Amino acid sequence: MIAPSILSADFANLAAEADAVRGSDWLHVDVMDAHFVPNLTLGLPVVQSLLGATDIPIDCHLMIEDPARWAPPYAEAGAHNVTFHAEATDDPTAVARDIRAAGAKAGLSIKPGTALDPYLDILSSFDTLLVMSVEPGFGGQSFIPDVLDKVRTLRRRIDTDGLRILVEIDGGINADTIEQAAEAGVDCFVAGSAVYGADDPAGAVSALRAQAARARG
Ligand SMILES: O=C(CO)[C@H](O)[C@H](O)COP(=O)(O)O
Repeated sequence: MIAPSILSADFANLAAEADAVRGSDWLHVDVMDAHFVPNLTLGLPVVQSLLGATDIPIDCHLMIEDPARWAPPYAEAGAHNVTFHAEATDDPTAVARDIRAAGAKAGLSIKPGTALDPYLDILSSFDTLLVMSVEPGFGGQSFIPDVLDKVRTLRRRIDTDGLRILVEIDGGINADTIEQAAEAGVDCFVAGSAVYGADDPAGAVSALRAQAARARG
């Protein structure tokens, strides 16, 4: 699965930018609050407008403080996935429960320096586990290959226990990096600059998906 990140799109033309990646599995929307991360992007009103402007399922990535308070409204609005950060809450299972109760899939994200181990025994609380492969905050950064050890561990645990969780990766995914991520066991690839920086964004999505599928075998 490929999820283009609108962080690299033209914010003045978001409906057209969503249309430019038709055929994508999800549309990844980075919500940043200038507190949890040092950048500020968009919030619920923009997500509500986007939901009315595209049929692509919206994959909300909340890089914000206090997800217990702010995450459920994104689910109520109709987002397909609402992902929040493990580092932003002491009770990730409660946040996930509230997101699911509000009608969306629940995702947990971890920064590159955050250990996976504390979350391995609560994986069934989530529908996606998003492994950040850059420090969250900005698009166009270089992929951090060390995070693939966490992806391999996740993949093993999910397959061994028969869990229904998607492994998502976000940051620095492009034609040079997607194969190693796919080989490690990623299911869903977020790509911002590699898609919206291409002359043909929809074509870039198809090419990345084909490359990942070949690598997964
Ligand atoms: O969450 C993000 C940054 O915090 C973005 O989704 C991510 O960086 C995508 O951009 P690119 O593919 O250009 O790295």
